[in-house]
Amino acid sequence: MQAPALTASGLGKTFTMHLRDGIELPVIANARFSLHFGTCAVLGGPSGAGKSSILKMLYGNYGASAGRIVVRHRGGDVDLATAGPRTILELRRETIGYVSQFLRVVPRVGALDIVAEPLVERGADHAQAQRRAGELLARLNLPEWLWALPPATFSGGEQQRVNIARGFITDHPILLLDEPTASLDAANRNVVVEMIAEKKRAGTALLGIFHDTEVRNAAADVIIDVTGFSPTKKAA
Ligand SMILES: Nc1ncnc2c1ncn2[C@@H]1O[C@H](COP(=O)(O)OP(=O)(O)OP(=O)(O)O)[C@@H](O)[C@H]1O
Repeated sequence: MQAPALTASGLGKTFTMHLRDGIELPVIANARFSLHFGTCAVLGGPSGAGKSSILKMLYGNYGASAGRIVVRHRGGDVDLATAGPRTILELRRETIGYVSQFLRVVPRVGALDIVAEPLVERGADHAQAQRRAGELLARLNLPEWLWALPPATFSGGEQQRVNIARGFITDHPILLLDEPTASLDAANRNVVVEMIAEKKRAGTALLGIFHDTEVRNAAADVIIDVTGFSPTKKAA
């Protein structure tokens, strides 16, 4: 069997509240799970259970307080939990993609260029990258007259679709999805579900947070229940 794309073990997160006399807030303890190529796993559990915190640790936005996050990278294994900033940037460039909930709007840059940028940054031909960006925006039903405009004034759902197109345009072997469908209507949610299925067929390992039950059921091959990683539970 193929080695997992990512394996977390003994993973923990404790926040230190510096503005509150350094109080420690343990959120995750002894989390263990693997992500496999060609499958989509979904983080489950109630609000505040730590789903976003796990996703942010896997992208290196939050440091891990304990444990390992072993990522298949350049044919070898890299522990993201102890990796330095250069390695984390390299992992993000080549191996781990991330679709956040909100678009980071760059002033004066049009939607089409925002979507094409990750391909251009990786050396793709500009016209080809724009063509691919246009295909994705059309698929996500973003009206063509918006493509040249900076998304600052777009609606929440329009911005989210630009963000999804930007996150899906590359071929990262691992793709993390933080509620990518939260502001979308049913038709566009279905488009995203199809896009996830295509990524799976292409062999990508996906991990997502989806509050929408229909999207979750359609996308998930496995649910990782984060309540099992609560610090109040004794480690099994
Ligand atoms: N940067 C931070 N500093 C301090 N506490 C934090 C920080 N980020 C998250 N937390 C705390 O960690 C706990 C888990 O938060 P997290 O956002 O990971 O939960 P979640 O399961 O994703 O919730 P939701 O479904 O509501 O988005 C919460 O109690 C939250 O207050």
